[in-house]
Amino acid sequence: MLEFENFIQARRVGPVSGECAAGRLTLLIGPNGSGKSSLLAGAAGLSDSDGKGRVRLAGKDLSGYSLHELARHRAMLAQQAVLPHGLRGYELLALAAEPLGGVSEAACRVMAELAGPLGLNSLYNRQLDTLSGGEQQRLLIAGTLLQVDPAINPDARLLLLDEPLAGLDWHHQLATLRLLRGYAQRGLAVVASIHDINLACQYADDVWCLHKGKLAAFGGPEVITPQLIAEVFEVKVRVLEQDGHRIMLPEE
Ligand SMILES: Nc1ncnc2c1ncn2[C@@H]1O[C@H](COP(=O)(O)OP(=O)(O)OP(=O)(O)O)[C@@H](O)[C@H]1O
Repeated sequence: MLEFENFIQARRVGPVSGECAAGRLTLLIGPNGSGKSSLLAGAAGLSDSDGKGRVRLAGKDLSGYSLHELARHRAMLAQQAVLPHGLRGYELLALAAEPLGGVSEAACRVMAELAGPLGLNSLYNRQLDTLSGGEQQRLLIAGTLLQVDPAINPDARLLLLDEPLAGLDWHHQLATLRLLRGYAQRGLAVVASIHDINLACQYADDVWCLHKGKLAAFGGPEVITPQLIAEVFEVKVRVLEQDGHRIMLPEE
């Protein structure tokens, strides 16, 4: 669904080649500065590849999509999303629904479905600038999911999120990962960057581990090994096994 072919941005990332498949949750891991945001920006069509690199979505080069088409085919949550000033929570979601024809009955149903897991009901009437960081993030996640919800957007193909768990408490981190998995199961290619290695092991269908701009490893969660963590993150871990789950525990 989302294909990178020798994607390069000088001194940031690449060359990277690989495919993030439809129906799968791909989690990007890697140290600070390893290129995760740069890769996501390229996937969103927000930055071009240098040289002969290409990014294709549903078989078509991203440069061949108009801005309007891109807005319907993919949504992206940026790492440091800027909140429009002076709005209330429900107005942010109404803005997100605008390219899909506004706040239709179907859009309201999607918002109602997201409200439980993301804890939105108490946030709708609040001014955005009075919300805590995590509360703002939950609304921004909801707005991003709304844009590519298959119930209101049949053109949706790709959901991109740069550190969606940043600032979220544990309950909402898990709720967000379950939602992302659900959107993947509904046919989207879902790609998100994440810093929690254990959550990546637990929730990813596929993992891409970036190191100094290159793919150090990719595949199922089993590619995350103590050796990889030592090489890429310079952290020594030991592995605990519990009920079929692997937990990486940093050693003192
Ligand atoms: N606008 C820019 N101009 C020049 N270099 C940049 C720019 N943005 C990012 N970089 C550099 O590109 C590299 C990759 O940055 P990127 O933001 O993609 O990393 P990241 O893996 O998302 O990091 P983090 O986990 O800290 O968010 C870093 O070395 C960074 O300093």
